[in-house]
Amino acid sequence: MFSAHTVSVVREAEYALMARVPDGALMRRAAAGLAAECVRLLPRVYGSRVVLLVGGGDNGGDALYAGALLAARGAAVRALLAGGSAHEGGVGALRSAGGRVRKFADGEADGAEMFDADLIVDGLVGIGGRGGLREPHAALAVLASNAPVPVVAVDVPSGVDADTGEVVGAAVRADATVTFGTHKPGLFVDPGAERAGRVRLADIGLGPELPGPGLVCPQAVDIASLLPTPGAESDKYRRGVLAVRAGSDPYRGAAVLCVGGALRTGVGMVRFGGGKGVADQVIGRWPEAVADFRDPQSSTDLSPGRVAAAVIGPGRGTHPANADELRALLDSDVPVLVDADGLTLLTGDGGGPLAGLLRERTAHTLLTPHAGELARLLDADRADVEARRLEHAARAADRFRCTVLLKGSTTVVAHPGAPAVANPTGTPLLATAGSGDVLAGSVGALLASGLPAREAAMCGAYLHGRAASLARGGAPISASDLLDALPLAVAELSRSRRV
Ligand SMILES: NC(=O)C1=CN([C@@H]2O[C@H](COP(=O)(O)OP(=O)(O)OC[C@H]3O[C@@H](n4cnc5c(N)ncnc54)[C@H](OP(=O)(O)O)[C@@H]3O)[C@@H](O)[C@H]2O)[C@@H](O)CC1
Ligand SMILES: Nc1ncnc2c1ncn2[C@@H]1O[C@H](COP(=O)(O)OP(=O)(O)O)[C@@H](O)[C@H]1O
Ligand SMILES: [K+]
Repeated sequence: MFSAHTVSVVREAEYALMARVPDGALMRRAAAGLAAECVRLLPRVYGSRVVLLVGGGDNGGDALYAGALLAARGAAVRALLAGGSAHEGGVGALRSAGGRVRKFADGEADGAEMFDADLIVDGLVGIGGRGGLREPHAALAVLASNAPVPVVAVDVPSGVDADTGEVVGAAVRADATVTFGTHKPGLFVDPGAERAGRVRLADIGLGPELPGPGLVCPQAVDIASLLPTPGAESDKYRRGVLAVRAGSDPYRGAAVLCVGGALRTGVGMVRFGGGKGVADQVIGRWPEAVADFRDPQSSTDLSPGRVAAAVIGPGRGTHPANADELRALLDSDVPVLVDADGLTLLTGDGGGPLAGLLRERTAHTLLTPHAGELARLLDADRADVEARRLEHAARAADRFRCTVLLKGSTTVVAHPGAPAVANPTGTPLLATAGSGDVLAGSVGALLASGLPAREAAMCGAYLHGRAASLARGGAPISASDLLDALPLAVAELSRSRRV
């Protein structure tokens, strides 16, 4: 599990550690870690051309000391200073090692050194960055990102907010980021994550000073250890029965995809409740599902079949009968996942009885909005939700006292009182109609097998993202392709289980 800490926490840990180590030791450790990554990225060090982009703070200092190490091994290193001043010790070390230093003039648009380089090192700003990049930093960031040359970012890509991943204006697009002491949340959450490239952690001895993380990014072994596996004594009821309240006459496919997502993730039984038209369609595709069709529009009865969890919302409709159905589920003591139309009903309720039921329930509850749905739920701006995903998911989790899985280019999970989760898997190919319905069924299956909402969300998002990558080897996929690939993703995880 990768852990990330916010800037203020990193600063506190840094002060505590600095009191115990000689002056300059942390920067030397950081520079050594950075130089090692540069060596990995260069075809060879001797004779290579390295350009350092250097801001006025310690981030620039790291770049300068790393440049000095590379220059000492025969690289031709040039530093472009973005401001009037730069880390004095770093400038001295680079010059002593044979490197060259010059100021990048305001308005200069050339950057020829960058286009001729073998590697660009972005030391413009790190965790001390505030707001959008000023000039000439912004111009340098654009030149570096456009140069056909690998870019390694120091600590965070300049222009990316280390805590949130927000990008305001220009930002460096790096091929790799070397981050120091601990990961920063903005490296795992888009739009920042997309700018960071491959992220490497350089150990500078900060670990013992750090409290628990503010955010985690689970890896395959972490998810594998959570994934429920049927034991010898399992039967279909012990594995879990999932009630699905998805689909309606105009949106029958949503029910088929949601039920399929559950079955292909692994569940004891799916009990589908809904009108005859949609139930026929579900049974036609999934004869193993059990359909209860009494009420054409909604099904409020969870009593038959020892239901362990319920999913409600995909393609279900927003009629008053659907609100009754949602109310009945929220009033029950089974874990409930609310998606799509269920979220619209919640928004329409405007913090009224449905929100009250949500807040009061003791069984696990999971909301799975995309950015638009979350914006409506919070009465916020969609662009703000996409810019600062963690903040908005956490706000919804606190407001409704439940777990929130925010879908999108980075899927994040928020749960009151627990570290946020950034899902590392997925591809933009997932942006296709119906893939959210598959996710709802898949996470529902994990809830029904007994995982708590946060863990079910974490596992389901991971599997869904892997399924997208495995489905057609990078070719475009449809939501139905995800159904075929989900078992492959489960099997892949089972193989990576710790022995
Ligand atoms: N944590 C650790 O344990 C360790 C941390 N280390 C390193 O220290 C780094 C933090 O260094 P830091 O505190 O000096 O801040 P840093 O990131 O260089 O930024 C400040 C400079 O940027 C400027 N600036 C700010 N915003 C700007 C903008 N929008 N546009 C343009 N400029 C802007 C700001 O100018 P000012 O606003 O003050 O005029 C000032 O000059 C950290 O990321 C890591 O690399 C390691 O050496 C060792 C261990
Ligand atoms: N750019 C993207 N990169 C990765 N995953 C994405 C991207 N866009 C959407 N997704 C994923 O695709 C799914 C879309 O779900 P949703 O928005 O509910 O669509 P639908 O309602 O059509 O099923 C979510 O799991 C989401 O995380
Ligand atoms: K940087």
